[in-house]
Amino acid sequence: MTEPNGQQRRLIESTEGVHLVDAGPGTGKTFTITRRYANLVDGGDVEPDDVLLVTFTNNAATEMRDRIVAHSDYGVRELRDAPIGTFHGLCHDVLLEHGVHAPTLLGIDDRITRATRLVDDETVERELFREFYGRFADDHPEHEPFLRVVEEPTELLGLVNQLAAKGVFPTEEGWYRNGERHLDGDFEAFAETFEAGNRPRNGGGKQSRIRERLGSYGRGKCYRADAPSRAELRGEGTKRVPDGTAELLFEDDREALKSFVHDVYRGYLAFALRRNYLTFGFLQLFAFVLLCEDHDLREELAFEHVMVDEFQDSSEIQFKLALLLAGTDNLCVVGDWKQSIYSFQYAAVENVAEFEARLERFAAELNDDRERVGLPIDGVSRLELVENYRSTQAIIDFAERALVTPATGGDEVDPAAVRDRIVPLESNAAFGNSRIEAISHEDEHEAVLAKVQSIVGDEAYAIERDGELVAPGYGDVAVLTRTRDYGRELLEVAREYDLPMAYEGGVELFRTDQAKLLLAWLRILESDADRGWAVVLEEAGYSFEEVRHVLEEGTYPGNMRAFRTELAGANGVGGVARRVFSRYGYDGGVAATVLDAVESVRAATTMTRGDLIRFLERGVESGATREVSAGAGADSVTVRTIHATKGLEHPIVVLANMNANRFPPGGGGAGTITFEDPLGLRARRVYAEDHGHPHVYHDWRTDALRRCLPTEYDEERRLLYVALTRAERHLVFAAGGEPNAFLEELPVDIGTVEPTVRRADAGGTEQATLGFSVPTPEGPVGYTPHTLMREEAFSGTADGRGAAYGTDVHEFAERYALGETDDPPARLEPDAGHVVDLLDSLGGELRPEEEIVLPLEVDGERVVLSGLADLVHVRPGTVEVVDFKTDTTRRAHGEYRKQVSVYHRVLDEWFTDRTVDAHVHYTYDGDLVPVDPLPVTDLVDLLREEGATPTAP
Ligand SMILES: Nc1ncnc2c1ncn2[C@@H]1O[C@H](COP(=O)(O)OP(=O)(O)OP(=O)(O)O)[C@@H](O)[C@H]1O
Repeated sequence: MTEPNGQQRRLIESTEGVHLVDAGPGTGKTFTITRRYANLVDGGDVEPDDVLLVTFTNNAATEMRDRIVAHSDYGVRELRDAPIGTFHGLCHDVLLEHGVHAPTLLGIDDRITRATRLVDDETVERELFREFYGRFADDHPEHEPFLRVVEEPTELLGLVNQLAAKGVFPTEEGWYRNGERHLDGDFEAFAETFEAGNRPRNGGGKQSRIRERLGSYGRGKCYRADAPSRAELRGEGTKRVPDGTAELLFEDDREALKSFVHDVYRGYLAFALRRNYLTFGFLQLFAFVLLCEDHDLREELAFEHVMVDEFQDSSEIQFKLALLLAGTDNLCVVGDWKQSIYSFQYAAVENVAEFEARLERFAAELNDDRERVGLPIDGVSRLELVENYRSTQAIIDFAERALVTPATGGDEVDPAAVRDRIVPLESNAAFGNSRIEAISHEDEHEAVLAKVQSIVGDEAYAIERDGELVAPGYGDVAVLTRTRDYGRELLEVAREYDLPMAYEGGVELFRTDQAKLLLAWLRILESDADRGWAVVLEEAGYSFEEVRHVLEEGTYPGNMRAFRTELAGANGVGGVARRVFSRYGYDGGVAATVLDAVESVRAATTMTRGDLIRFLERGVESGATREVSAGAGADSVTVRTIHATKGLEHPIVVLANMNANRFPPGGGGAGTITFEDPLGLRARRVYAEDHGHPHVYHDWRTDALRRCLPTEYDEERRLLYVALTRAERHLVFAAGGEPNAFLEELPVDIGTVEPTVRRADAGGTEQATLGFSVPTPEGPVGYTPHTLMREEAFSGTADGRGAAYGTDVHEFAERYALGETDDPPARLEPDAGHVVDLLDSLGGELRPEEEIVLPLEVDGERVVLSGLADLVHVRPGTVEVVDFKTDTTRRAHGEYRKQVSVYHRVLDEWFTDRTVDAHVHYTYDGDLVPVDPLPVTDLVDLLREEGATPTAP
């Protein structure tokens, strides 16, 4: 059994007081904190209910629980309800148990109940926010100047979540406790940074960094009339910008902006509660307010011991929640500032890096009107863990250099200041045979794969297995990348060569073929058909010219038209998606995830099919991601993003995509309304009527202010550090034609490699395939009546009027039959007029879009034909089925006969006491043509014929 080392043991045994463990990767932080928990509860005085143990993902929480069970006297069942979990889970429990009226503490008259759902999906939340914002904009004309400058509403959702994670909430009249102070920014802190940046450089010979950066002030920008000129701002004949510039830039009247953000934030909170849902951010918000305001409850809930793992991932409000929940002097947080890479999820690296200062500040803030936090703020003990159980010393030392390496040409790092904060690690690896190499080639994907192939089986890259050095296999190699798209591309190239590789982590779901084809078919069903047909035809192998021809002529292939009709009859959008995926043979994890995304967003919001199309389009634009994991085979290379690889380890790491503008990623501008320390809330654009006409101007102050703060690449360096410290033994960097600054600066020679990938022998390795299936109900094989028809018969039958036209006529017919409309639209003439004539002439009951199901047996196999009959007309002695066709010719009548025969057959069974007739109504000329139904045996024969492929039931 693994025994703790001396330092680990100290932490395990120091059960009283405030402890901060800021320790490096692979030093056994999680190992130690779980042993500490076991030690506490096994001692006899402390019960599991007295100890709060928090981490950040459900997986991590489960793993901690398992580790504790393995090393304590408690079993799985006894720990089942113990408070071991995530901040979100904890807040959820607190609110459900005690938080019914929590919203009233912010003056919102709504309740949190068991029926309040948790919306934890980003795409769903964004859609809900859009819905809210549309209404908000209509109801708040007083905010017009801001409504006009915000181009993308969901940027405000990001802002709301960011403020919530900081503990800034709107009350009825203003902001909760001292929240407004954050919005106003911190002039002192800004002035300090400003001063530092405004010192002339080179002993006074070179202008200050700020003056230099203000050189591009105003370039390509349009400011309001009162903006100072570049020369005024920078001062002339000087090496530093004039005194007073910091105040001039910082001070601004932001009351209207704050009021806008306040109303959006508060409006959205109320909207969410009214719609009976909460987000992760709002869970924490209400739990925090509840614990701040209800002193008895706080005391009742507080724990004797609070422990937090991965503390570098905590946000400001999570730190404060931990303080509010610590009922005694015992708090233990464990983390690594160097691995803080989740600022986009509001993690605050300062929580670890400046733990003592933050503890003091937060406790003072929370205690300003009464004592809420009783922890001793001056008795923090810092513990170190320096023994690294993962990597060789060469890898550890190399990774530390990453933390002081400039990320771009102009990036400045202060190595001494950074090194001061690094606790050096000692490797306890038994073998020290590390190779650290770099390659670069224009054909980067092939180069990476060729390199991987050369590594596999090569003794020079030996790894340790069961205490011995052995040549590596594919499963020992992980390719890590900064951006997602690279991983997907690499996987595609690997497939071409049958190289065993699996991608793990989030994919840009809406940019996958599955999502694109679904979007195309939805467009075909909706009005914007051409864009849909183009994708579908292209996918089917039509050339560009052919696609253009088909679109112009409206001569869509019969099988596609038939499929379209089938989709029109599908049950909801889930039904459409299932049929589309089934048609293209998509049964993997991606299809299942698209289906799930679409269904969950439909379930949560009030969406029409048109809204859903726009939702998918926005998904394509934004590159929203979802987890889709394809289990790696027993011996395949894994590809992951750096973010997804946190906490994991691999014998050999290939860090790919080390390219300029990829790592760090280029571009990516901030939103129109931003919040950041120390500037507070700022708008980048203003709407005003200057220079004689209304216009959206750039805000000169915000532009200038942003140039005064250095661009931060610290988190990019930490990402690099996380990537490198995943490697146990060997490290290979790979770049394309233009390596990034990191690779240029790090002490490793960039070699070349022949990008020739060998085709792997397929039998040699076990590669897992995507083992998912689209859920479909069990049952017999399903067909539509269209599968009985020959496609060729349809070409040219509609005289170029297109499938969309046909659908519209059908929809009109249905609505007219239901009495939902009276007027035939002019654009559907002459067809709609003929439909009206026919329907008006019928005296009985009209049943449009009647669902028809015909079970059959074909060669012993159960088969079902199902579809929608356009119209069933029921009278006392007779029943008539009518199918509308917009064809201008009768060429396809023989084919339609097959379809209508199916309907006839079913109705004949339903209405045994009446005569059943069948007709096709050619709406173009109003011709009602009788159909002589085929016998069932003919239908069975047709099904047996070649080419009839089943559709999803
Ligand atoms: N005292 C020890 N003796 C042997 N192995 C140990 C010891 N402490 C930790 N380990 C091993 O070191 C590895 C890393 O441990 P753990 O996952 O707890 O590290 P960590 O510090 O949380 O890492 P990271 O910060 O990278 O997530 C594990 O495989 C663990 O079993």
